[in-house]
Amino acid sequence: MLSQLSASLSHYSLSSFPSLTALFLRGPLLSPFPSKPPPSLLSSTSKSIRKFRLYPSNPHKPQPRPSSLVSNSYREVSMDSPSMNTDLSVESVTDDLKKQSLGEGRVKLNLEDLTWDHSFVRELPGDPRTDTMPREVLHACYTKVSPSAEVENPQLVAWSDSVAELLDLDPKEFERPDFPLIFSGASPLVGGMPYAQCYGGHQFGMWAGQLGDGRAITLGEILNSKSERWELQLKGAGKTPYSRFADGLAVLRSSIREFLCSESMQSLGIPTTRALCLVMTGKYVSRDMFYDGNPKDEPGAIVCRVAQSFLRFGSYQIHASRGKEDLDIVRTLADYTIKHHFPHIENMSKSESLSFNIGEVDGSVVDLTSNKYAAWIVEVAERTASLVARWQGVGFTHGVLNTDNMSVLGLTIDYGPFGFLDAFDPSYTPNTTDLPGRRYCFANQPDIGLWNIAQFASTLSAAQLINDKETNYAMERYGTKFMDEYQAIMTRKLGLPKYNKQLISKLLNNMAVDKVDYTNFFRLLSNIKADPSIPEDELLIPLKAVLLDIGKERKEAWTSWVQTYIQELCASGISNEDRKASMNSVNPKYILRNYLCQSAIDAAEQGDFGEVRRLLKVMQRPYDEQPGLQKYARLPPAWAYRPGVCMLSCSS
Ligand SMILES: Nc1ncnc2c1ncn2[C@@H]1O[C@H](COP(=O)(O)OP(=O)(O)OP(=O)(O)O)[C@@H](O)[C@H]1O
Ligand SMILES: [Mg+2]
Repeated sequence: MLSQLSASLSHYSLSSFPSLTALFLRGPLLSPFPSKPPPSLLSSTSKSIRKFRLYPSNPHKPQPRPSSLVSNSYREVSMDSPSMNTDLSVESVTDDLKKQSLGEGRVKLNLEDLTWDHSFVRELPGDPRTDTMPREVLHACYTKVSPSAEVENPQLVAWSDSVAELLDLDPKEFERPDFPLIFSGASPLVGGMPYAQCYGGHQFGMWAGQLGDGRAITLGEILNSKSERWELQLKGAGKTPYSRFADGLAVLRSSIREFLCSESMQSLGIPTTRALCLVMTGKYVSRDMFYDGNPKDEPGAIVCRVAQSFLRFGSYQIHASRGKEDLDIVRTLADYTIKHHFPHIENMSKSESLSFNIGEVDGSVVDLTSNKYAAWIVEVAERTASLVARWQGVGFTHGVLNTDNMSVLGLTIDYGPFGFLDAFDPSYTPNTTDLPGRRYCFANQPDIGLWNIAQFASTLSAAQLINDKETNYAMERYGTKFMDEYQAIMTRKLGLPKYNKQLISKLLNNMAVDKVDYTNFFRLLSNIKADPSIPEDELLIPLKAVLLDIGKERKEAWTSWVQTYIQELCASGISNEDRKASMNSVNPKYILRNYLCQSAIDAAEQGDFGEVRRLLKVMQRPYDEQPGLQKYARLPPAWAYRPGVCMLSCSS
């Protein structure tokens, strides 16, 4: 099968994003890379086009009459219908979480007794200089630098017991008087060997050159008792050679958002970097949040992030962009990544663990067992697709999907101006910097994931690690995996026995027209009974809290949808109780709405950290009813629409 996805990539880049048009049409001219991107990535639009058309086309346009609306304004999902993946991995992730939280046989160590490893520093080329003068760092993956943020009586704002458990850290350590000093970087952590990583990236579709950890400093890797490797990183810990014109610091506002959201995502079952703790430095940092020339002093803060690795697509791109001399570094870094983070691929010939080792693209066979780099990029593509499908499922919009914010492990990374959908709006972007183009809006995330994979593939291709056929195959696997998972997620959200494109399309269209709250709608939907005898005027009662202020015509549209939905449920034969339990296990009751974050930030800025800690507890159980905490499931109040609450810039 020809790579229709790569054809579609060039198609939507031509139609959707002017900046991408430039990049693709003049690829070799604009390309940061020494060799041409693989021809497949530049292929013409003559091949059949597929695109992730999942949402109503333009809910902002004046809507036609409801009857025509349903049939006309919904764009068809034009991908082939994939086989249904009934073993939805969202469930398996939450099962894993439950097992972890039992905490059986837990090892509890002091900070001084953690087992450190420094494989990144040991195995990869480093910068001979250790000063923080802003500069191009060539032929190196990192620079050894120490945290340098100023502190004055730093305070522990919040912490995560479950991350401590990952590290085998005794939670009593959070109570140590010197804990805030250590995790603000003011006192060294025994065993650490700090460094900042060099990476580059495409920002808003254009190659931005060297970026790197401008304010994040890795302390090293901890090996836990299960032989897992966890990297610890302080974000906001001071300047590095990658800080460019900025201060290397982070403010309390953005740090609370990052801390709470990473832990919320984990509890939602979505792969993410984690957060061990959040410390307020006691110093102020100046930020011009609205770029209006009125900078404000905000409390400084540092989050200790934890992930198996913080490698990004841009970590490889930067070396490919520097020409022949550094192409070897792409290979060395890829070898390092596969060895430590994809060991099943390293041992591929010996194991049966790859389920996708033989594939077909453009009518010819791709054998992934013969090239570990091809097997690797296919897995990265699939992990990314699965990640984006899960974002779409809970209404998460990342906000800045540049290639420097794409984790090679398929984790959500960099919680900047993110936002969860309140009212359903496919064109929602939480990022003021992304207006009016809305490149990174909710509906574009699946396409952007593919675009980013194409850039990553282009890097591996430039280093001659993969060929065109393997590139095409990786991109095709992205598409198939995304659609498989997205369809499975939506099917579970509606409690259906199998995917029903028309029913889901009509629902999303109705939700966009009436600006229905995405989270609360799906939670309430599980109260609908599979009973065809319910009188027509009672059908919408379970949904009345989310179908606000809708007129007679819209009521009719919704009634008609609910009738069809009930017919589907009746045919499924699943009991109402079982369906409700299953739906509630994938439709969260509690999500980290921007206004909830803002309330916690406002209190914390006044010195009260209680709300941050309460919010963390609520968001750690998003699928549970949590009686007495209903207020955290409320729709946003009017004040939530003021600038800076639901719309944020990258400035943090
Ligand atoms: N205050 C700052 N000081 C120095 N560098 C910064 C600062 N804010 C952002 N940067 C750098 O600008 C680039 C893009 O920033 P972006 O907002 O994506 O990242 P970030 O939020 O700082 O970090 P991460 O991606 O690690 O979560 C990165 O190289 C980042 O390190
Ligand atoms: Mg970033």
